Amino acid sequence: MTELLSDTGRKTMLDPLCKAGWQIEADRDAISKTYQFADFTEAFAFMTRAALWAEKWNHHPEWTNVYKTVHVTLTTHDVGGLSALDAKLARKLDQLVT
Ligand SMILES: C[C@H](O)[C@H](O)[C@H]1CNC2=NC(N)=NC(=O)C2=N1
Repeated sequence: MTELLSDTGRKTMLDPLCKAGWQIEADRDAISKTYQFADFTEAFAFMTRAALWAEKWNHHPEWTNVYKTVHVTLTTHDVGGLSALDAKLARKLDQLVT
């Protein structure tokens, strides 16, 4: 069962992500990060790999792509805020670019 992150969960899961460049949104319970790639092909390849994980975990990013930039926002719509699934997907996205 997906649930909102507890205060402890926020500390343990979000702190490392913030150190890795994720930001906590000011106006909603969500995290976001902007990835820059060498070109459009690299950006779209990242999105393709990410999409497969999103489908596998049934947890989908809000994202935009402009040329070689991909901006990703993660939140859990079913619970109206951040859950462990967002942290899990954020870690996976970071793995995909390293
Ligand atoms: C019905 C389906 O399981 C839900 O709508 C899933 C799909 N993908 C999702 N993605 C995200 N980011 N949050 C959700 O709550 C969510 N829920």
